[in-house]
Amino acid sequence: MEDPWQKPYDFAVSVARKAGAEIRKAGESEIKVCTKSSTVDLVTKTDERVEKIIIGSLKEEFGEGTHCFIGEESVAKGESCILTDKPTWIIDPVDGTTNFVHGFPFVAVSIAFAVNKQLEFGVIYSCLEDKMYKARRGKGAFCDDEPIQVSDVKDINKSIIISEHGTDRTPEKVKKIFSTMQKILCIPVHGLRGSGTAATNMCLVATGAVEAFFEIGIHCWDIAAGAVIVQEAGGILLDVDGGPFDLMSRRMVSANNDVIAKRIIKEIEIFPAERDDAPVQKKC
Ligand SMILES: O=P(O)(O)O[C@H]1[C@H](O)[C@@H](O)[C@H](O)[C@H](O)[C@@H]1O
Ligand SMILES: [Mg+2]
Repeated sequence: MEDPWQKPYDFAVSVARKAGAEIRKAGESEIKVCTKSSTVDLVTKTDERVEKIIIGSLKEEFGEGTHCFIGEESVAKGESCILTDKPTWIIDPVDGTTNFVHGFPFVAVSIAFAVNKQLEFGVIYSCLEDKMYKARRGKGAFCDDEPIQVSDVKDINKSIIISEHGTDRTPEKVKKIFSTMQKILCIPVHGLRGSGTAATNMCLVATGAVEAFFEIGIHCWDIAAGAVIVQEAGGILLDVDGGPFDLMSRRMVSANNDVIAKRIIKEIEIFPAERDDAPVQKKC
């Protein structure tokens, strides 16, 4: 039987590469910064332009009617963020916008594709490092066409864990984030890290450079592609309460195995984050 998703997968890789080249070029000129949900939730013209390029190319190739699109900047402008059974592209044009603005060298293009709400493939192009990560469900994970595999460490005392602070600086939330980090650091683990992009963090889990990455407050476009890549590299995804991973829940633990994941989960202080697919509240 013909493989229906090989063409979209190959196309996603080429679009991600093209998008990454645009980001690199834009980084050479002055970057004008605006803000979204908070004064530290940054967005630039490049985020918006690159998302238009990606979605425009996908629509041209696959037609507007049959495929749906969830893109970070389109959602910010009021488009729907509901995942249906239709073939759906989930896109973060610039994951690590703060890094991009500051010249911190981890910025990724993240493109995932889901059908019947199941993620079929994920492509992450870490464009400043020029590394192309990709995975298709059931077919393994790769970095620059070389197979990648999560680490086999089961001893939490020999692990490196990644997390991020996010863009919500409500003092109670920040307190919980730092309390969780303090507890994990004191297990003790070998180290705590953060690249500033969820997509790149998940690739670091997938290559075995770190054992786990967790965050509350991320969005589906930050982690959809990484979810396929981590799982295809042999890793697992869980909710921060140990339940099943839910793409729209804005919380996730990705890890090399369930021993590490469950040990981390013991220490996570959970705080609320509104779901990506929550009904939009009417503004008064
Ligand atoms: O907004 P972009 O696309 O740059 O992505 C986010 C990161 O991916 C998060 O891990 C990170 O914690 C931040 O929330 C950051 O905003
Ligand atoms: Mg992002």
